[in-house]
Amino acid sequence: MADIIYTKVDEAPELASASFLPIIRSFTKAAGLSVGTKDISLAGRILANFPEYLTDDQKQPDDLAELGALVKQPDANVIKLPNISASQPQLNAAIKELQAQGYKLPDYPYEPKTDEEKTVKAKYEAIKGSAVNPVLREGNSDRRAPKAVKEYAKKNPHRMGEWLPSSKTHVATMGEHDFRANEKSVTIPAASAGKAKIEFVAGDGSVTALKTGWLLEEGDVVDGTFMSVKALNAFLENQIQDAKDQGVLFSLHMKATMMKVSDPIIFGHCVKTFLKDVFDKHAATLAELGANPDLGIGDLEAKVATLPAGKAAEIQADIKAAMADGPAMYMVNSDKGITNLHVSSDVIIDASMPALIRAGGKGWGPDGNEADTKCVIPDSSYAGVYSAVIDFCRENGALDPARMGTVPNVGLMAQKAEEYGSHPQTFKAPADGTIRIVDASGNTLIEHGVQEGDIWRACLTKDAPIRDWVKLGVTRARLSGMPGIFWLDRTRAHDAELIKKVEAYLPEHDTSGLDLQIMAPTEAARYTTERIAKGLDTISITGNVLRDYLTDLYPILEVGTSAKMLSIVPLMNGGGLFETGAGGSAPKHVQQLIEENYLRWDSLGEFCALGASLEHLANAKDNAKAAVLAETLDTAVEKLLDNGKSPSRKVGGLDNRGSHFYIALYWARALSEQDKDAELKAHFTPIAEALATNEDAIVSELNGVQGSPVDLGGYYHAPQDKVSTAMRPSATLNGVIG
Ligand SMILES: NC(=O)C1=CN([C@@H]2O[C@H](COP(=O)(O)OP(=O)(O)OC[C@H]3O[C@@H](n4cnc5c(N)ncnc54)[C@H](OP(=O)(O)O)[C@@H]3O)[C@@H](O)[C@H]2O)C=CC1
Ligand SMILES: O=C(O)CCC(=O)C(=O)O
Ligand SMILES: [Mg+2]
Repeated sequence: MADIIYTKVDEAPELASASFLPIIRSFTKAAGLSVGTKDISLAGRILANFPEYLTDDQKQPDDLAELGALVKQPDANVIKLPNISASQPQLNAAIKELQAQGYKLPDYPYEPKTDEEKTVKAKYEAIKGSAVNPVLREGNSDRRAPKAVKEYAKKNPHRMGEWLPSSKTHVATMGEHDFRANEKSVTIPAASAGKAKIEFVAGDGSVTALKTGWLLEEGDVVDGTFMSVKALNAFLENQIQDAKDQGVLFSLHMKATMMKVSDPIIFGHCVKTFLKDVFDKHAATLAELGANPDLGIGDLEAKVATLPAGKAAEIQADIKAAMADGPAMYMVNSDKGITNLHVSSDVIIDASMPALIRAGGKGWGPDGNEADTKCVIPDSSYAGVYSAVIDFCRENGALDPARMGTVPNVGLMAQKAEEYGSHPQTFKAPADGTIRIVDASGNTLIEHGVQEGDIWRACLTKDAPIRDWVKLGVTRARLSGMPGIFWLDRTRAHDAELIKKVEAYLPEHDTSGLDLQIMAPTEAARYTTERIAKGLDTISITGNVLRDYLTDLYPILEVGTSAKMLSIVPLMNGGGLFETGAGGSAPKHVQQLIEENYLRWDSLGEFCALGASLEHLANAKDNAKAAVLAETLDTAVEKLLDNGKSPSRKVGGLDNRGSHFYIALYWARALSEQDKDAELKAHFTPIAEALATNEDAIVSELNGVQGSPVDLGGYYHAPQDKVSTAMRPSATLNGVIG
């Protein structure tokens, strides 16, 4: 096995890899280290799952399964770039592209009838949404802004929108009849351990098993809860009306990718409520078309366009009228008319809410102008965190990146902890009745009365990950000297169980002199935000959802983007998983590259992850050369930041490829200047010289291609040679690196 595994992903980070990976390979090879790759891209995962539809030379191994096994081994060292967590429309588009390339894959069967179709659907379901992270994250999460990045941001603060006391921007949440309100939680006693089941009991007493063989072990925390769709729809109706009355934009913030079962349904209710008149008036036609509101307005428009012209025009006019009649909508792309409700994966809460807060509480409206916005976050479990930060900014003005403190996160995430592992236990109630969790001995652990359509789910948080998370929290507090806050709410069912464990496990560690507190999320957000405004640092020690939210929220406010974060997953069995940044795969960056051959993706996250991976390798395998590579890369990153060689946003500047040239130059130079390893010094001295001498030529070769469109030959599965040609346009650089 290779010393380090680098992942092949999608979109912007994959384009960046085509340029950066050859540099990594060239540098590590000199130290006798090998870097392998594993394909976890959406297209790769589709191909790996359907060998029976492919010719022999089209087949590819199931790299995700291999990686999933690897992360449980002590010698795992994986650099994981962000991959697409596909929504249904993205999955469909990827299948279509692969079919057009000659892969005879089946379509996604919405209503499977035969056994074959049922198998196909089940396979595609497993590929959809956040299907990679839960498999690889066999450890908890340690995310923070590297010191050099934070210092750089303080010296070169990014632009922050102005927050005015008159801002009408606010969060709207249900607060009752939602997941937070209905939650029940138990810690599994020895007597309940074993294979549990989840059952639906109908009004007539008949019992249907929704899930069987669900293994619960002593000490695990199990929650059950549901969202009432009747209450949800009433809430959405009120909020749509209220946005109109207040004259603010209407926006909905969900995590339909990671919460791939529950959140598309909530999204669909919002689509249907917003276009209520259309769905009522054209119910029969839309049903015949197979229009599914969960797929968004984009899919609806595409389906309507297939109707005979007269009928299509009528419905299109009604959609337009319904949109005009409602409040102005928060837009994904106002030039192209893409609304918040077009595709459920376009507005993802962890990135969308911080971007809005960074912009002074403004969203983009249909007229292309910024405006105050109502942010609808139906479930109230975590909505208060955003309210607290918004209230703080309204009262105190925008935070100042030149002076603010930092908020690293220690996140409970191992073994599919909490909500993000709940998909296999999420169900739409088939009718009015009861849904219950029954333990191995037949005792009911949790039950809820539900109405048809209600969204019921159960989450599982294993004991060992909780214990490891508490330990990681203490370790980070000790190493950083910062106070640590456990964001847990004594009045919430799940959190109350977790608090018992935190209080039991903390005494296992030396916490003398540490400031560790437990606070409910809304209170913790207020406290932490007040502290950063004063330049003070605070570790957030949180569950899985808040880990996701906060590792975008604070970095986006502090350093402009979460792409610059160091994101380490110390694997529970001793290996290391090094994620890059916290943000995603930035689809709009690909658009820019295709249109004007300019990639503004910043690979700082990859640089940091590579440094951490090399450092881990140095320690785990006692490899001195890896240690030298890690130290010198660190120096190179500092230099890159100091000299302003990160990608800029627009054509004419240095882009992603240019920044890779500079990291190579500074890394080679640092290696040539160190004296710990004579071999590396000798090897890299002429390389540093060649790169320095040819700086002007290389930069002009790299920048010379900018400005005109580029054909990648595919979006989800672009041919490697085309991507490589596009991403490595400097023959001079390729010569030196090669
Ligand atoms: N760990 C993972 O595998 C993750 C995967 N995803 C997936 O990524 C996709 C897009 O998600 P989305 O929520 O839009 O989030 P993104 O982080 O992709 O996009 C939000 C914005 O963040 C900025 N950004 C992110 N990364 C970089 C970078 N390296 N360099 C420069 N700017 C960056 C860009 O802002 P600007 O244009 O203002 O510069 C970008 O438009 C989805 O498919 C999602 O599921 C998302 C999160 C994590
Ligand atoms: O797995 C995903 O879909 C997204 C993950 C994510 O946003 C995160 O971990 O920060
Ligand atoms: Mg995230």
